Amino acid sequence: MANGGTILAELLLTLENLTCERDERPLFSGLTAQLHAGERVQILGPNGSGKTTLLRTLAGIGVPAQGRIEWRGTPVSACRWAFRQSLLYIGHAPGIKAALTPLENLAWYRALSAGSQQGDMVAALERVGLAGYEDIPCYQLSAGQLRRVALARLYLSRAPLWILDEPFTAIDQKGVADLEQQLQHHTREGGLVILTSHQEVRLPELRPLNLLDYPPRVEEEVGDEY
Ligand SMILES: Nc1ncnc2c1ncn2[C@@H]1O[C@H](COP(=O)(O)OP(=O)(O)OP(=O)(O)O)[C@@H](O)[C@H]1O
Repeated sequence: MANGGTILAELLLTLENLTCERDERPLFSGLTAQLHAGERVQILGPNGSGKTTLLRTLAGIGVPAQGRIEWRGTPVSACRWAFRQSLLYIGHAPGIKAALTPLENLAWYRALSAGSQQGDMVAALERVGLAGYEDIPCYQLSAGQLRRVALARLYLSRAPLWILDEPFTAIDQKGVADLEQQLQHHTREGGLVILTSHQEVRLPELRPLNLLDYPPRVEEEVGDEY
C-alpha cells in the first residue's frame, strides 16, 4: 500500500500541474499528485472551490485548462477507451432514469460498461437495501433510495478507479456504514477511490487532497491607461 510505506503500490493516476477553471475563471492551479492502487483519497475544499469540477475533469467529462492526467503512465488522451473501461464515476446527480425500475437502470449500466463487470443485479440491489423495490419505477422512490440505485453499481463494477461525488448524500446511517465497508473492500482489492463528502468519512488512512493548497494563479492584468 502506498500509505503503508514499505510495499510500493501500482501507480494508477498521475495529476500533473492541473489547472481547472469555470467560465475562464481559474478555480485551482498547479495540482500535482500521484494516486496509487489501494488508496482512498478525499478531495477537500469549501463550497465552490472546484471539487466537483476536478472530479468531472478526472472522469473525462471536462478538460483541464492546463496540465496533464495520466492513467497507468499514459496520458488519458492516448488511452481513452482503456481509461473509460477502468472507471466508475458516480456524480452529484444519481444518473438514474426515473421512468425505469432499479433493475432496468442497472441493466443499462451493465450494457454501457460491457466487459467491465459481471454480477448479480438483484444481489446488488439487495446489498444497498432495495430488496423488494427491484421492479418499481424509480419515480416512486425516495431521494435516498434513488441514490442507493446509483450506488448499487459499486457491487457490480470491476473498474479499479472509482470517482464518487458526495456518495453519502441522502443515505442513512446504516447505508453510510455499508458504503464505507464497500469502499474499504474495493481498495483492499487494489482499487483506487477518489471522493468528495461534506459529511465526515470514517475510512482508515483516508488521504486528503485539499484544493486550498493549490490556489488559482491570477494572471497579471495590464490596466488601461488614461
Ligand atoms: N454549470 C456551471 N457553469 C458555470 N460555472 C459553474 C457551473 N457549475 C459550477 N460553476 C462554478 O464553478 C465553481 C466550482 O464549482 P464546483 O461545483 O466544482 O465546486 P465544489 O467545490 O464542488 O462545490 P460544493 O462544495 O458546493 O459542491 C463554482 O464557483 C461555481 O460558481
